[in-house]
Amino acid sequence: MKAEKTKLDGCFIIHDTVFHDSRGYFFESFNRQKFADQTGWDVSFVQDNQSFSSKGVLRGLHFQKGDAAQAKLVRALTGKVLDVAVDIRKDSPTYGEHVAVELTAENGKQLFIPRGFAHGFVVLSETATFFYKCDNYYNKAAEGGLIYNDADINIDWQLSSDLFELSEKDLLLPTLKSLE
Ligand SMILES: Cc1cn([C@H]2C[C@H](O)[C@@H](COP(=O)(O)OP(=O)(O)O[C@H]3O[C@@H](C)C(=O)[C@@H](O)[C@H]3O)O2)c(=O)[nH]c1=O
Repeated sequence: MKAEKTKLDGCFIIHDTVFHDSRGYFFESFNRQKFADQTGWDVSFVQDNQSFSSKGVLRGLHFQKGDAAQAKLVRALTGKVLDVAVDIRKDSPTYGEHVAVELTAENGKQLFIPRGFAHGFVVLSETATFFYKCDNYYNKAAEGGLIYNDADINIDWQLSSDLFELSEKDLLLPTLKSLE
């Protein structure tokens, strides 16, 4: 694997080393030791999640508050998504900035999002299966979020907004400014 730095400290694009042969392929989708060596993060994942969505479905921007915060390692198992991580670490020089990465089954890229970030994605293909590891358990009481079209964050979701489909909960999320 190779960890590629992003402009946001601690947030990495992960490229797996894939072994192809006549049978197909093999790769390590996560190796704690190699991950720690490359990123400096010794992450102990405790929960895996999978979701399936159609084109235009936008899930986010989500985080869990306080001690319930989650680091995530995310990938698309099928289809294509635009994945977005927003730095909401108050003491960070890149507070309020985001990275957006296309994750597809073909490019195999994963995005590592440390605690202290809001996360979301939109599906750009007809359907997509999204898979991610979390280093802290789901805690409904600690759920937090930001509205996907926050003008200050200014995310280009690469899709016409009339195609977006969001949960009722996500349509009611606040702006980053209103949380300050
Ligand atoms: C996230 C989550 C949801 N659920 C339940 C609650 C609810 O009934 C149903 C759907 O939940 P949601 O609408 O919150 O699912 P979703 O909008 O897909 O939420 C996810 O979005 C992406 C962007 C993330 O980063 C994740 O951390 C998570 O917040 O699944 C769990 O049981 N465990 C979990 O870990």
